[in-house]
Amino acid sequence: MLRYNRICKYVMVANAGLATGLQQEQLLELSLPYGQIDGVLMLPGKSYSFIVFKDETCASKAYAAIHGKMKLNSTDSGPLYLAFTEKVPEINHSWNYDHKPPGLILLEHFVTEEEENSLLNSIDWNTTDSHLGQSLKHRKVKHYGYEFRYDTNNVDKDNPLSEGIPSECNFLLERLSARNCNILSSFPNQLTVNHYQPGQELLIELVNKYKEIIECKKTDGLKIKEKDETWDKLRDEYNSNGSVTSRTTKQLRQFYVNLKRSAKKARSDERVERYKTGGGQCTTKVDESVLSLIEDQIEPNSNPFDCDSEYYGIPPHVDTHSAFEDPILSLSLGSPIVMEFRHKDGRTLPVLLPQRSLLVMSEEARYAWSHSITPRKMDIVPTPNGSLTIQHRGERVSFTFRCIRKGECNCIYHERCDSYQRNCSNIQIKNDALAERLESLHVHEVYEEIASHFSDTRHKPWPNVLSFVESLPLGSMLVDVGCGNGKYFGFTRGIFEEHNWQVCDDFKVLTMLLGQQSAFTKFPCILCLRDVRARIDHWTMKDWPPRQNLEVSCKNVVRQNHIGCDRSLGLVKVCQDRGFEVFNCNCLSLPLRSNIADGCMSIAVIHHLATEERRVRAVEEMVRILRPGGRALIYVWAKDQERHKTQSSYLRQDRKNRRECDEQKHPVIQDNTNTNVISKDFPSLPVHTNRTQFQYQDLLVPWKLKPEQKSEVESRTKESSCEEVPTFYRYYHVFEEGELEQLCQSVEGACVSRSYYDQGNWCVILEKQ
Ligand SMILES: O=C(O)CCC(=O)C(=O)O
Ligand SMILES: [Fe+2]
Repeated sequence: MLRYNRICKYVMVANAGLATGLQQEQLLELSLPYGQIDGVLMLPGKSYSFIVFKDETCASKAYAAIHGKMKLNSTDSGPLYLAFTEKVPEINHSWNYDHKPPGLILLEHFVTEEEENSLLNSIDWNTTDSHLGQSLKHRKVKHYGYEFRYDTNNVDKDNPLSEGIPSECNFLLERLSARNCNILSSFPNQLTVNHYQPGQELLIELVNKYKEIIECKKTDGLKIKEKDETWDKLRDEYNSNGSVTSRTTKQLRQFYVNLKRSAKKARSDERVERYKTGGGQCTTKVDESVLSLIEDQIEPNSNPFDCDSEYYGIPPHVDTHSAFEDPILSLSLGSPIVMEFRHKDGRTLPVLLPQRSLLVMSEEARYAWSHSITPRKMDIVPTPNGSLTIQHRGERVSFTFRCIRKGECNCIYHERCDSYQRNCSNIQIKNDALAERLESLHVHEVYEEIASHFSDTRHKPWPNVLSFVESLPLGSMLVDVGCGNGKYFGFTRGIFEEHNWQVCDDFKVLTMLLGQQSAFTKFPCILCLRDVRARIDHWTMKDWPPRQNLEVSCKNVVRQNHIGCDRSLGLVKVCQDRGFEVFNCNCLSLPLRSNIADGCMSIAVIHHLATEERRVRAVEEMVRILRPGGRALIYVWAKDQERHKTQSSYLRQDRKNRRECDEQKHPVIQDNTNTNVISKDFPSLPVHTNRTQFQYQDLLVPWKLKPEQKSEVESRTKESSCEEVPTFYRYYHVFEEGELEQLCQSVEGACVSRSYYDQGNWCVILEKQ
């Protein structure tokens, strides 16, 4: 980039950027006193940044005041250095408040102050909703009429709540009509009240309660002990409030120290009148309340932005189309806020929601734009004279009024319409050829790509599967269809290895003599594995003639009583390297004789088949190879990942991930806009957000490949990685309750002897008749 001594409206800050910990707000605070600015630009990983002033006069004023003189923080070693530049890379954030998404209406002064108070008082926060758990950060939520469930992103339409919408809201229709906005045909039957509370407000409230002890100047042993105990008590009270993230005493104490510093800095800044643009508040309610606690103390200034994670927000989402009608209304009470609207094409528009205003999201704004509140301490807002200023955030309460939709949505905004997506994905894979193509692209090819990483992440056998394996009588022949890396090998009870017997024509005789098997007919050589009569197409061959000649030890026999197969060559190789008897085949056509297995298992396999007909065929194949009386265990992924209020380990893993990842970058409630087009061939298949409840039955589940060879421990936590890594999409059909059982019952010659739910899976044990 060329640098000029000539004054330009673009100014580069040479020694402060994202890489040095600079925050957008700091850059604005720094430059706003010198005139209007059109934007700031901060590039990832860079230690410099840019400010775009409205004109050269503002830019030169800023240059004169800041360059070589002003420090960002008093603790910084040196001042900031600026330079004029002729242009800057494209601005990724401008505060364009002139445009709104089509269909968005903002009615300012919608309620009076008295009405605001009466609405706020109408909410009883003592009763909470059942499904919220820990998921909402710095946000308390209460539902009326119907509960909106953040795990399914939908409402339970058959179970209205006992509490209807408070009567304090009754004025709504009349008021809309008075404002010439007759947009509602009936009174909404669902209300969500969001209480956004910055963590610091709660902390200040609690410190205030224990102020006499916490701020006591005495430092004798007794006082220190009393302070420590008080902080522990305060911690318990803080953590018992449902809307904040749990903190340790140490974290809270540090948080308070930071707050004190930032409040003092705000005060000292105010004294030197750094803010000259007007419009915004310099000292927040929070700063004032902290200052009142520590009025007599002076400490050095520090970075006021280092308690970021305490800010509230709501991740980008489109309110689920199938859950609610158009429009959606949101009444803003308390602190004003900036809400961001985003279109899939990249357009982003901030909308300032003033206190007591009503936001109406209709048509395109309701269906095609996501809305969010970015977690931050302050917003950049327009002033009446057209410039920008900073506005600190305080406590905010919003009332979102919605009408529950009956039936499916039939909007024209398909990209974000769950009804449309669901409908499409059902239609699409009814055809067998397409199903084959889908499995080939989004199952077979993916497993070949991820085989080694997949294998690294599969170690621990699931206890109930293991019980099945171990329950088979001594010497039973078990076939593992879709055996992956063979994690269930080595648990069957056989005595072949011990005696170096071979499973061949003498097998039957031996086992019968030893009383290990009951009397039933098998061919002398029970398997066709690597059968010399069909070397090439052995796994497509089904009708095997009885064997005439058996070549013992000529690879037409097995030495183990547990054999497996998998569609992935990569995984077969992993098993073979471990010495397991495994071959490559498709589960729709097993290269095995009929009636040869005492046990059969298929763990997490048939949910990769794209039509019901194909899933039935896979079960039929298993039944075919089982001997009469033989049993098969089948596991598939359940659509419902929570049963009897207990989350599956798949969902629970998310909490662990969240602790490991930067929570700011990973919103804590689910983004239901995730119906992105990932597959060119299957554009309408929705993409699942890992570690969340399933919303569709047919979907693509991302697999993030581990970055270059990591240790085993690291790779097992692959989905918690925050790095950019190649992602593959596996097709799944997740099963509804009863679906697997019904499917198995439709297979002739077998009956379901047990059906159960196990850690997010539906499971069936079948017995061949
Ligand atoms: O707080 C708001 O104004 C919006 C809340 C919201 O978008 C929601 O609950 O879906
Ligand atoms: Fe919303």
